[in-house]
Amino acid sequence: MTVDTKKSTIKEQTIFNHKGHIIKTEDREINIIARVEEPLIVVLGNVLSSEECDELIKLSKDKMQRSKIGATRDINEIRTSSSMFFQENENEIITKIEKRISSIMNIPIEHGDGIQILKYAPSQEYKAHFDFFSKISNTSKNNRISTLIMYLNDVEQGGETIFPKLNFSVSPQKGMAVYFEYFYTDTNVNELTLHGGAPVITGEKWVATQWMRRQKLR
Ligand SMILES: O=C(O)CCC(=O)C(=O)O
Ligand SMILES: [Fe+2]
Repeated sequence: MTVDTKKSTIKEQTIFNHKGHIIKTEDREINIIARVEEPLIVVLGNVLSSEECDELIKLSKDKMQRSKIGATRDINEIRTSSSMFFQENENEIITKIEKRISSIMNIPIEHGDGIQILKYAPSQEYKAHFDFFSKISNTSKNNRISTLIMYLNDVEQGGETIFPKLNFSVSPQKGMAVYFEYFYTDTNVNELTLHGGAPVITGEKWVATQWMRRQKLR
């Protein structure tokens, strides 16, 4: 008798629908550098120009506050960085970048929480977490389904985005990004997207994060 120990080989449908090496958006060609298939994690190059990265940092610099997480919005040791949100269409550059993000993520921008800017100083980190909300939380009714983390500067040392369950890490490089999604029917696959920002050792780390929800928010 033969026993089929092979796990199901049927891959689940993904939101990200781009094939090949390049994503052609309205105003920029994005490079697909590397991918993990399930859960889908894609490393992207040429997402933002150097000037756009500098401009995002400049526009957010004076608005950064110690990051708050969770329903109680308490200051929490899980995330020690500072942060701020841009409103949708807040200014010309945000509108332009939001259009590009929407084509990369293959979801209308109305599904997005506003772009969030995070700044980490040396020793600051974002401990391993999920970007989706737990089932018991009210926010999970319109839960997050995908994330794009864009790196706004080169970090001298440390600050990798780490996926501990996959033994996978992404080095922050100015203008590049990492995309991942957690909209799978198999919750075990979603849970493999556990990730965090490793402590910055030297220099600063600036990122812009776009989270998308299952339904429109606006
Ligand atoms: O800073 C990083 O590399 C991770 C950021 C992150 O996990 C998030 O913004 O949800
Ligand atoms: Fe995250």
